[in-house]
Amino acid sequence: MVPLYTNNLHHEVELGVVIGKGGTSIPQAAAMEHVAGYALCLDMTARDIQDECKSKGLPWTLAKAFNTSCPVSEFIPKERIPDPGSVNLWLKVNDKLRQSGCTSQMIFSIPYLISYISDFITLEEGDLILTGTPKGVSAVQEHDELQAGIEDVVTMSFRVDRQDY
Ligand SMILES: O=C([O-])CC(=O)C(=O)O
Ligand SMILES: [Mg+2]
Repeated sequence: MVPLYTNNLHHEVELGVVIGKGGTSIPQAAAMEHVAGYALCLDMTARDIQDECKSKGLPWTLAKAFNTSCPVSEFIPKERIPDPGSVNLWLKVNDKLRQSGCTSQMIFSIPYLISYISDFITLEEGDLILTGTPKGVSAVQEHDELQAGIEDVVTMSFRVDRQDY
């Protein structure tokens, strides 16, 4: 759903990491023991609002945490993705490929992210960490059909609606 206050809503396809065992200050070497599985996620982002917040040094809450801002796939058990550092993600808008990338291109590894985040915020069972998006983000419009996938693992599709309340 496109919030009324944005004119530039972008898709960001991302691998989500589902935490199975909580912890604080988790060392990188133990980080994968805290993972229960994965999910395919869309970090829908109101880019115009985010840019405005960035320029004012404000938090991005309204850009990234509006109702329906984060569609999430079914839960994918850890065993189904033995190497999360090397999976291909893709996203199509109206059947046109917009994003395609491999998690090997990520700047920070999953163990690094878990360790870093848990130094500041205690992770709990069920927490979902979005790991960042590959290149190709672009704007969506009402009625667009989004289809996304993790190659050989899962696909999901959504239709973009406009907020009407
Ligand atoms: O929106 C941003 O600036 C960053 C972001 O979520 C991503 O790279 O996935
Ligand atoms: Mg993102």
